[in-house]
Amino acid sequence: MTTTTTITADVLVVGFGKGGKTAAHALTDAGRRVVLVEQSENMYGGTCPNVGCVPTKMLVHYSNAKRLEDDAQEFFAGSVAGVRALTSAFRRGNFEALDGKDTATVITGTARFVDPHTVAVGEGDDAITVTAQTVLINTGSEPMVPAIPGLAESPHRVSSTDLIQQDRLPERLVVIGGGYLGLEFASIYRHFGAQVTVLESADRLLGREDEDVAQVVTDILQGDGIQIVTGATVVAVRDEGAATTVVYEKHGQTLSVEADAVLPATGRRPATAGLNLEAAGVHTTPRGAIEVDEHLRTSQSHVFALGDVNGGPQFTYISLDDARIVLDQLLGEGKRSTADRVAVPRTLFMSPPLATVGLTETQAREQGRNIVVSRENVADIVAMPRAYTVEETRGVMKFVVDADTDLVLGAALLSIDAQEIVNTVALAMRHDVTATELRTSIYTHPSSTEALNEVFDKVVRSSE
Ligand SMILES: Cc1cc2nc3c(=O)[nH]c(=O)nc-3n(C[C@H](O)[C@H](O)[C@H](O)COP(=O)(O)OP(=O)(O)OC[C@H]3O[C@@H](n4cnc5c(N)ncnc54)[C@H](O)[C@@H]3O)c2cc1C
Ligand SMILES: NC(=O)c1ccc[n+]([C@@H]2O[C@H](COP(=O)([O-])OP(=O)(O)OC[C@H]3O[C@@H](n4cnc5c(N)ncnc54)[C@H](O)[C@@H]3O)[C@@H](O)[C@H]2O)c1
Repeated sequence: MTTTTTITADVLVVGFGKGGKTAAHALTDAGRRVVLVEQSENMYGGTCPNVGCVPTKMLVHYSNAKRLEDDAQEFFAGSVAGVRALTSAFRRGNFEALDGKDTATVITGTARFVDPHTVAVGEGDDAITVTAQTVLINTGSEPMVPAIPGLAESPHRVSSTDLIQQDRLPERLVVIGGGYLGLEFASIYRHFGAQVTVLESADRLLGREDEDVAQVVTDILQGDGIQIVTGATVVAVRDEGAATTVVYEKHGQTLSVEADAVLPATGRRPATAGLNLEAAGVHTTPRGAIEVDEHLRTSQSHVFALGDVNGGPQFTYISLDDARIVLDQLLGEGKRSTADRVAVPRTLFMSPPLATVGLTETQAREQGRNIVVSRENVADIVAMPRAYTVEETRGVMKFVVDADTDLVLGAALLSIDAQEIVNTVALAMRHDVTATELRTSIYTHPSSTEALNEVFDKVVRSSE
């Protein structure tokens, strides 16, 4: 006979992502009994600190520190060890901070719904069921493997998680997909010394960004020695001995590139497959995300979905903001919603990083806005000697300003420190600080923010 342990809680959180853990802490502090179920002991804290943002940005840092005289394999192995030390410390911290609370429990195992209030974790004598009044689903996303013959079964196929955890630097890396993940990995692994090829199906990189900005991105990556092939249709992956051949078509020609590792970076899908959502009565969208309203309630009003799993933008700070919305429903006034999000910035951590916010020039023109566009190459920005002091003068800054109101509509900052500057610009956009105010403000020196003192004056185009 098998026995099942049954736990009753006020709140059940499925998945240890950013939104779920933030909500779990706040709800515990508010006196709720919280149980959080995480499927892997290697994932306390979720994707970001274990296999996402944190390790990859540490690898950006390490890869940029590599000197020509360093042995590539040795340097890479040392870097991976450094990343492991940090991620295991963060993982332990995440577990202890939550499980150490009197009214919070972390259970390690895969959760599967058995009814709208209950999940089962594990099987046989180890089985546990958790029942709660309120349920938060925060299971994140998982990589998609495109249907390319030979890819799924190739031993050379790696996920981003595999790549950052293996000690050996692949000599030849082929990345399928030139989005955020693909370009970050291309840049990191190139700087570590790998030969890198990016195969992107679209006609150019970063189709969402203005063409002039995407061109500077392409020039920098190619200047670093990355082969970039756009308009490429990958048709086959063929294993041959110790390596593999990636076959693609471009302009009617069949071409190929050899690789030791192939990274599909063609997007990530919401992780719902194992949840048995039918038993919970929780609906999904045609794209497989959990359907939510602007307060992140699912088709069951006591069940919320936070983070990548609800199909919103896949960024850690969006998952965090999802927690704010859910907490406002459960503990606050219930007013906060996804509709409140204005000027949400994003950063692609190539070197230097590309940070963007708001409208591109193309989007502003499509909307018929009366705009002024200012733009300057980083190397020419006299007010920003910081670029020269850290010997990274590549890139460009571009602003789109409403000619009638002087409000900033958007920015694309491809520059050292862009991931920081963009937050100031985004805050200005949210609070109607004008371009003139940004241009004439006092900033520390030498800093990258000082670029704002100059670039707004470098008008290259206007609507008239
Ligand atoms: C390589 C990489 C780099 C990235 N870099 C950045 C970056 O620089 N900046 C940024 O903002 N974003 C970045 N992202 C995106 C960011 O990591 C995600 O948007 C974010 O982590 C999503 O968080 P989440 O709260 O949705 O869930 P996650 O953090 O993904 O957590 C979900 C958790 O649920 C668990 N789980 C899944 N199913 C079950 C189940 N059935 N039962 C129990 N547990 C389950 C998983 O094991 C996981 O721990 C990156 C992503 C990747 C892959
Ligand atoms: N710095 C960050 O914030 C960061 C870093 C990494 C990942 N992420 C998140 O992770 C998510 C996943 O990233 P991603 O780069 O995998 O997805 P993505 O959707 O950003 O990019 C996918 C790219 O692959 C291309 N593509 C699709 N199918 C293809 C095919 N068959 N052959 C060749 N190219 C193909 C697309 O045109 C696109 O350029 C993103 O949504 C992003 O938000 C964020």
